[in-house]
Amino acid sequence: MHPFQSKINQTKIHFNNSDVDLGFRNLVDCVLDTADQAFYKKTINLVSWKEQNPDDREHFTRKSLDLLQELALLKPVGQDENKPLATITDLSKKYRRSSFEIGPVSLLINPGEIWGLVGENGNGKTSLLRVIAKDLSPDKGTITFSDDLEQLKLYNQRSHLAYIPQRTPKWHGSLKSNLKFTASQYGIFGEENELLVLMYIIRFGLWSFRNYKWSELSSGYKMRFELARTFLRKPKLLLLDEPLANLDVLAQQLILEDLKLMAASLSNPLGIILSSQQLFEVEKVADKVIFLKKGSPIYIDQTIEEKKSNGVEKTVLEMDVQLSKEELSVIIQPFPVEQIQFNGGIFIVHISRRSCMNEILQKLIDSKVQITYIRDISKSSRRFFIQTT
Ligand SMILES: Nc1ncnc2c1ncn2[C@@H]1O[C@H](COP(=O)(O)OP(=O)(O)OP(=O)(O)O)[C@@H](O)[C@H]1O
Repeated sequence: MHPFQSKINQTKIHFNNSDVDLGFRNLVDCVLDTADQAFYKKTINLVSWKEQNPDDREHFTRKSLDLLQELALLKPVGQDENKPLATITDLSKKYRRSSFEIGPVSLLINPGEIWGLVGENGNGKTSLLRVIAKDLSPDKGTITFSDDLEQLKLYNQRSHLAYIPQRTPKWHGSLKSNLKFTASQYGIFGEENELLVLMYIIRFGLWSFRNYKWSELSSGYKMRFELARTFLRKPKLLLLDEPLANLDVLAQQLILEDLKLMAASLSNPLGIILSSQQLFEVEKVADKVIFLKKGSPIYIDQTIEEKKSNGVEKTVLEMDVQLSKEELSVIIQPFPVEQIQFNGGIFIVHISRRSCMNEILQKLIDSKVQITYIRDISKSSRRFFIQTT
């Protein structure tokens, strides 16, 4: 089945399972994939209708499914190419003033791929993103982009290489007028400008805020605005520095889910590297993770880790249980425990046997231990954040 067709089918499933919100976000992605202004208008009319009839979910679902039906009749859209977007080889940078050095870093970034960049404060995440964004020049190493990007002049390359820093500057005027200005800077004028801007306003959940000013938006919506502004540039490689900072857990999950969906766009598949302290959330969406320690990378490829998992000899568990260290060690004493660490209010238990989370959990339940939280971090970059004793 063509990927466009399967995306439409997937969207239908969301609507039929009453997940109207996710269904609608997928529907907007399908419409953006078509780049068809007639469909942009239909989507905008649908959202205006919803604004007038906020409680009529059933009718909204029916109208959305009708629109999907129309999309299904279009010639399938999408690119078959799956060439790497960027090849980064042995990239390194040393700050003269502080002698802090990052690298050497080597990455192969494919379209549709999300890389999580994690590490403790001051370990080089921002610096690495800035070097990849060509905001800082490297001392050694190369970054080669796919042929179509390489042929562009530096200015145009930068427009496809989008970097959203941790602190974004204040803007004046309304959210919508700023987006219209950005679109015009990239050569989109007239009716297309209005329609495309409204489509991204819809896509990033900004419809009710379209006339708001910078000072009237919360941090989460400011980030959504930055994403809408960036996506208008049709980025090939999107670099995000701590996009989840200042967001509540729900907003973090929504943004990550949106990034995952947008990365897999059929008309403009892109690569994303995002730095974050939110390991758990990032690892759920990232295909690959780079952990930076004093500027040096440790790579974690989730797919390879998955395949390798049969060979993992150790289980590392993070748990919050109502026990002292001594009590815990007595209960899990039948297992080959290597070490129990007390780390920031929770226990980290190292067991020299693989995949024994379920057995340990059962043992804790049998011993009537009150468990607040337990997680297998054997394959997570979380294990690198543990203080070594
Ligand atoms: N312009 C600069 N000149 C000299 N040293 C710098 C410069 N910018 C950053 N550094 C140093 O490089 C190191 C890495 O900083 P960087 O901001 O890249 O880390 P980070 O992992 O993004 O940190 P955080 O999570 O706190 O944002 C720090 O020790 C910092 O002091």
